[in-house]
Amino acid sequence: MEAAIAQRFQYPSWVDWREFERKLPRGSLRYPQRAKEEKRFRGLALAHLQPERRNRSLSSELSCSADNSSALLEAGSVYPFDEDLILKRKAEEVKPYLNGRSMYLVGMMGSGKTTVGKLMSKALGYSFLDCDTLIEEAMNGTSVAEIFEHHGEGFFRGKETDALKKLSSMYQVVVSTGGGAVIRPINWKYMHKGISIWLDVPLEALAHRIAAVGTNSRPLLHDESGDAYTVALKRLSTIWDERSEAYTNANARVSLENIAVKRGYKDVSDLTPTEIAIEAFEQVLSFIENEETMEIPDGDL
Ligand SMILES: Nc1ncnc2c1ncn2[C@@H]1O[C@H](COP(=O)(O)OP(=O)(O)OP(=O)(O)O)[C@@H](O)[C@H]1O
Ligand SMILES: O=C(O)C1=C[C@@H](O)[C@@H](O)[C@H](O)C1
Repeated sequence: MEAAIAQRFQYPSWVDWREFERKLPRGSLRYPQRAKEEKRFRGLALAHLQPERRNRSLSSELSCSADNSSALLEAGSVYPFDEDLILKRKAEEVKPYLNGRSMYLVGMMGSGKTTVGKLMSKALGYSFLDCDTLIEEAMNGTSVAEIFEHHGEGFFRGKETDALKKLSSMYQVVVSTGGGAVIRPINWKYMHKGISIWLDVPLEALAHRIAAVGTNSRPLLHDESGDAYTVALKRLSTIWDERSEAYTNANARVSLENIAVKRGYKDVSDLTPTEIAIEAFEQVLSFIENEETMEIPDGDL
């Protein structure tokens, strides 16, 4: 007999209180004054899902807690998760607060900046640009590996800064930056024109991904000797020691380990790129929320 598995999820979310106002038992959830004015508040959404075999759906209860009070918001049936739809909804939630600002994905080689960045740009209706590709185009199609080989890393870093400078004047773009873009302070000046998001992936997972596709296009990891996973892990560890602090300059951090724990997954490799993109939008919302809190009201100036 198939065991019925109940799942509970907790996630911070924006709630538009007008949607639920009439359904709430009186006094069960009090909103801060600011939430009333803004017509939404940030609370902890608790979802309890129980499979229902009769109609192949999940019975659901969604409750919300904030400021030590909680309330059942909705109960009903839901049909299996549509990750793409959730991503689209998250993008729609974030977009009005971006005011057209671009997003810069930073992270180690193989962290998924291109894969996740493309999903985010599509969901937002933004363009997607890859910084390494822009450098290659500016060099008449010379590949990154060839630029390293013929001109050296210093020359490449100069071209990378030129590309980021150009990108910083653009709006509504999701940018996948090169893994080393974080090391030059001047690059942060350009990336801070938009919102930067660090994809924080454990080194072992990166080494697995890189070993699977090979290191030909990644000159800093390329080495003919030894088994690909071990070589990649060793090189990534050295690079990580030099750069880990620089990644913390990003406005938002997407930790794959944290998402996996939240979802109850054993391994970060169980996470899909869409789940990671959803979390990236969540973290951007948190950043924007803090940004708004930090703003000094006009009257105090
Ligand atoms: N969530 C994921 N799970 C498993 N594999 C992934 C995931 N995201 C990306 N990958 C795979 O990892 C490899 C690297 O991904 P991607 O090119 O998106 O990373 P990147 O950060 O842009 O890399 P680089 O900076 O080196 O160009 C690709 O083969 C991709 O298919
Ligand atoms: O991590 C790095 O330093 C690099 C990452 C790649 O995206 C390329 O920008 C280049 O191979 C250097």
